[in-house]
Amino acid sequence: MDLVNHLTDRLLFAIPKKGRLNERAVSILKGSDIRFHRSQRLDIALSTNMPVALIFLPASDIPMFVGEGKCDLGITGVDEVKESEVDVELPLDLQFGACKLQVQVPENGPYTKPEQLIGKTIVSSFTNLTKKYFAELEGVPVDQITTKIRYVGGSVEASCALGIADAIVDLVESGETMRAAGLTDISTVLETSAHLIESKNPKGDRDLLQTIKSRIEGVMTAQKYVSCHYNAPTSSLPEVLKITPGRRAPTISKIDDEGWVAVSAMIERKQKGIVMDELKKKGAADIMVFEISNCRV
Ligand SMILES: Nc1ncnc2c1ncn2[C@@H]1O[C@H](COP(=O)(O)OP(=O)(O)OP(=O)(O)O)[C@@H](O)[C@H]1O
Ligand SMILES: O=P(O)(O)OC[C@H]1O[C@H](OP(=O)(O)OP(=O)(O)O)[C@H](O)[C@@H]1O
Repeated sequence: MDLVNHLTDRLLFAIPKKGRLNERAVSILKGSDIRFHRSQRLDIALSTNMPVALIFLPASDIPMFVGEGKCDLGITGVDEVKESEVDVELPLDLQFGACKLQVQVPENGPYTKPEQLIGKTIVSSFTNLTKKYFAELEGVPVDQITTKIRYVGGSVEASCALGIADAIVDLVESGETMRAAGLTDISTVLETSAHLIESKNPKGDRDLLQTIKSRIEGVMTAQKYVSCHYNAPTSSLPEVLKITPGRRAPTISKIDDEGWVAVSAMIERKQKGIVMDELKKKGAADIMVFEISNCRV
């Protein structure tokens, strides 16, 4: 199939082709029922059930493609968006890929505060963000900083040991990489997580764009909430409804048992244990919690 000629009437959606964000981004597509088959070695996949083309790109290139309107939507980290200095919409936090961009120094070295690094050499893959950070620290415009910022594309944590940096600015999640390299963090430049990003001048169909955003929002909600069902004495309704107010409102149904009603409501997944305990204490019975496989909100 001539892929390029099949792109014209499709909404172009940029997806991280590898690395930390790839798997979760692909699972969001699956949850949104955007079906596709990606042939080996090809970085473009046409959706088989929607007029969408998925363009698999390095996470760091996605802001540029979306910022220039070459792709309508993308999934990437806020760190990549800020580093690229592009103007895009960030309609949805996808709640994964959370980490911090931090200033890191040798553990037993002389530096304990970022101010001590002014005029020194800093290595990072995020040179724009690092320059901005030190410009603020030095109180001068970016092009007048005395701190030397050098670019390294990967394994940044080795830079201090190799003698090319006094400190690094790199991503930290668990901190394992940092500690293994004998480094410690002294400051946070940015907190980041993966977001859905959107062109300010999308070329694709606006209704389709809205549908995709709403499907992804539904996937996020389905991940955040579970569905809780229980029976409660009518007399305890005011109390149990305080525990399960629902996203909008709980559903209350009559049941064939005098003085009892059935209640169902969405509750936050992370609260489900506490909610069930509290409901039981207030006299609720037959409490059940179900997964929500998908929803529209
Ligand atoms: N340890 C981490 N924990 C959570 N999210 C991370 C982590 N490392 C990176 N990310 C997020 O994933 C994005 C892509 O990082 P990743 O290291 O996967 O890049 P990549 O596309 O594989 O490119 P590279 O070849 O430069 O490693 C980062 O910009 C950040 O938003
Ligand atoms: O705090 P941690 O949980 O250890 O994660 C941090 C590491 O994760 C990222 O690198 P990645 O492993 O993706 O490889 P890279 O160095 O090639 O980018 C980042 O650049 C750090 O090195």
